[in-house]
Amino acid sequence: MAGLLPVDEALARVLAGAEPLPEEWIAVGDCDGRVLTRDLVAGRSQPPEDVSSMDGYAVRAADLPGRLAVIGESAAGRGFAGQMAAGEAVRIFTGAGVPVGADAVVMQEDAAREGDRVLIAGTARPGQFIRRRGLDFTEGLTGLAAGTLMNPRRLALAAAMNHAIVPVHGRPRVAILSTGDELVEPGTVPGPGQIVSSNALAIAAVVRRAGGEPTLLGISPDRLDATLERVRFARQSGHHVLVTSGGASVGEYDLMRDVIAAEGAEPGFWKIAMRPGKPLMMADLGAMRLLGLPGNPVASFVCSMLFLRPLLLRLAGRGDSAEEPEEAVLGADVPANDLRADHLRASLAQRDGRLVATPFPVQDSSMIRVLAEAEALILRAPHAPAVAAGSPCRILRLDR
Ligand SMILES: Nc1nc2c(c(=O)[nH]1)N[C@H]1C(S)=C(S)[C@@H](COP(=O)(O)OP(=O)(O)OC[C@H]3O[C@@H](n4cnc5c(N)ncnc54)[C@H](O)[C@@H]3O)O[C@H]1N2
Ligand code: MOO
Repeated sequence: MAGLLPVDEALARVLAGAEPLPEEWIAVGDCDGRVLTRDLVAGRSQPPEDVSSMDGYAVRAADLPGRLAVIGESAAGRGFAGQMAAGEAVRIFTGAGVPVGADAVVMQEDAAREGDRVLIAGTARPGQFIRRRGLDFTEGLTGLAAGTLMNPRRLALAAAMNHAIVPVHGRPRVAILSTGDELVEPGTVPGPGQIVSSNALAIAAVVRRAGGEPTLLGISPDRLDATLERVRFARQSGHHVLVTSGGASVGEYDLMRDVIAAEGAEPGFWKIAMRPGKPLMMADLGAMRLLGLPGNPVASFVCSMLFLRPLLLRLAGRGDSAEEPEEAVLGADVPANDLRADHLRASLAQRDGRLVATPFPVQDSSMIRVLAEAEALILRAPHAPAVAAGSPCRILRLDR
């Protein structure tokens, strides 16, 4: 089996020329999972003035203990307009501006209201229960740097800094096509020999998690004209990536190489030294990158994680979140490997402070149930020798 491309080389070709997508401005509420293209600077200070952190009374610490005249009220967004003099207090609420002249806040639990007076029996430390202007952030501060991956917490900060729209890298648009006469959609009644299509839905979920936007193109029969029609639709509708599943191997009905040729392109590669996933192929159809994944469900999923996901992270501007393998120890003996880099589905456990990866006994690339149970892939290099349980190994976690 000469001519199988090493996994690293295949990944390099999949990523070649892929750059973060151009900037677009979107509503701040929609930016979870996006990557900022510019620094976000605070448009205001927070809090915008000294404010109380408690419900109670604004006082002058020097007046305490004492009985003070309550001369007004300061509520959040409706501050006290006047000035506070010696012997005076202002009723105040959490988040409200501290009146001019006050230097501390006393919690209402420590005060006894007596009509228009308040009796405070204890003392107060100057500055007590006051949040200073700009405690959280000051105007002009770079609160979020270009390149930041937004999450719900950072989204809140962007909004608080008063950004209604934010600049982010575009989202990769990914068309997904299942091919195969035998396939039917979930929820239908399969005829004799038919298979419920699951690959495309799994790929779409991988796409979303990597920051992309999937378009499900449905199922194409094993006919060149029908498949080409959908591939052309994906190109014309401006998708950055087309992922196909099935039809990648050498059988009579395996059409993907014909599709690439009919589009006037050449495969950037076909056949990788890996298991599962050997018949993976790639081609550039104009501006759209095609990844032709094998139909076997485990091969399709593993190739999505190893090739599609890094491509999408790169396009979405998340390329620096590189997914390096982790160290673990084997929970079972593993036989010598052949020329294809193996990706063994494994369960994970912590034992004696060590991460233990145990491969499932049956590794057939059709087995979706084992894939669903697996937490990681054990990475086995081509021609790796047999190793015993307890030996070190490298793993890639599957839940990302
Ligand atoms: N003579 C050879 N035969 C095969 C080779 C080879 O090198 N020489 N490679 C094998 C390997 S490795 C793989 S992987 C498969 C990949 O084949 P295809 O990409 O052509 O996939 P299909 O034949 O279309 O389907 C394979 C299998 O997967 C099921 N399938 C397909 N699509 C879906 C879907 N959307 N959801 C769920 N299941 C799906 C399909 O029903 C088949 O059972 O080729 C080997 N053969
Ligand atoms: O990719 Mo195939 O699943 O290696 O069997």
